[in-house]
Amino acid sequence: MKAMEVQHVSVDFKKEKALNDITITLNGPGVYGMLGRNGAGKTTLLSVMANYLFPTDGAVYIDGEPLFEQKKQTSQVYFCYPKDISAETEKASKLLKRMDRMIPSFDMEVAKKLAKRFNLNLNKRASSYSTGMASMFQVVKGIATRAPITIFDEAYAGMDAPAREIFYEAIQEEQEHHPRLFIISTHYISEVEYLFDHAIILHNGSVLKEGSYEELLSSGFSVTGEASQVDAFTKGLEVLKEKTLGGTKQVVIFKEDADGLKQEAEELGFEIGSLTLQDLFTSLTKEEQQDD
Ligand SMILES: Nc1ncnc2c1ncn2[C@@H]1O[C@H](COP(=O)(O)OP(=O)(O)OP(=O)(O)O)[C@@H](O)[C@H]1O
Repeated sequence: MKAMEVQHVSVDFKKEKALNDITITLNGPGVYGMLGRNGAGKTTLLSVMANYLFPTDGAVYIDGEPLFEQKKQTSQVYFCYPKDISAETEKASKLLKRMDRMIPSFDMEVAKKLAKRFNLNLNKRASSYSTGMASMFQVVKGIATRAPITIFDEAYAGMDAPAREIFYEAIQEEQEHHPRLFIISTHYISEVEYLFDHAIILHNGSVLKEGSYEELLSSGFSVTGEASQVDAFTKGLEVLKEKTLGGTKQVVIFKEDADGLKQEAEELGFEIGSLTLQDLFTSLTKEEQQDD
């Protein structure tokens, strides 16, 4: 299965450094969440990974071969992003037929079935689609290409909640029957995090944190209890977030390998809660910003 190595990738836009020495390895099959606040560098990094943008420094390799040198590698990656299709005068079905001819792994039946689930009329001109429908069309193409590495950059743009749910289900079904490497950037972390096997958190053009979903969630937990007791327990620990209501306090603690500490908190009678990726992401990126 495909492995993508991003090695020392930096991207400068004139004076601005959008990416700063990124080194990560993504192993397929699996679903990777690419997370970051606005302007963190997600689209820039995904564009480099898809060979749409040449990095200022560094390189990307697929199974050890440079992405930009090997022409055959280019077709192994499909990049799905909110594309402006307002100038497309052809019917959506015709555009899909063209993809079917050009991309060997493209599966027209999959495209038709997914379009049907979205209630997306393929006999319409693509230019007549609403914003959400245009996103559905992009998602249909991305899923149906069956490219070994499929990248969705904010694919949900404008899609309503039921449509996003259909997209998430389609990813799960594909992983079950045709597993591959999916990379998904999203701001809807809480609704999609259950799909992730791994997550990469970008911040100001650098990797702030990355790891398997379980690893990331095991790096913290929340304790709730009587405020002074919670304060005594969390003294000296890295606190991500706290909330006080009357005499009760809830504190989210960040700690690598938190199992021992969690057990201690349980023994002390605190109510324990698990960390969510959304929690971790919000707390880490908020804290970083305050430090700036
Ligand atoms: N074509 C460009 N020219 C100049 N600067 C750019 C260009 N594209 C991106 N940038 C800058 O690079 C940085 C990263 O942008 P990028 O679009 O990768 O962020 P993002 O994480 O995808 O953000 P968002 O969540 O808002 O889509 C930002 O500071 C942005 O202003």
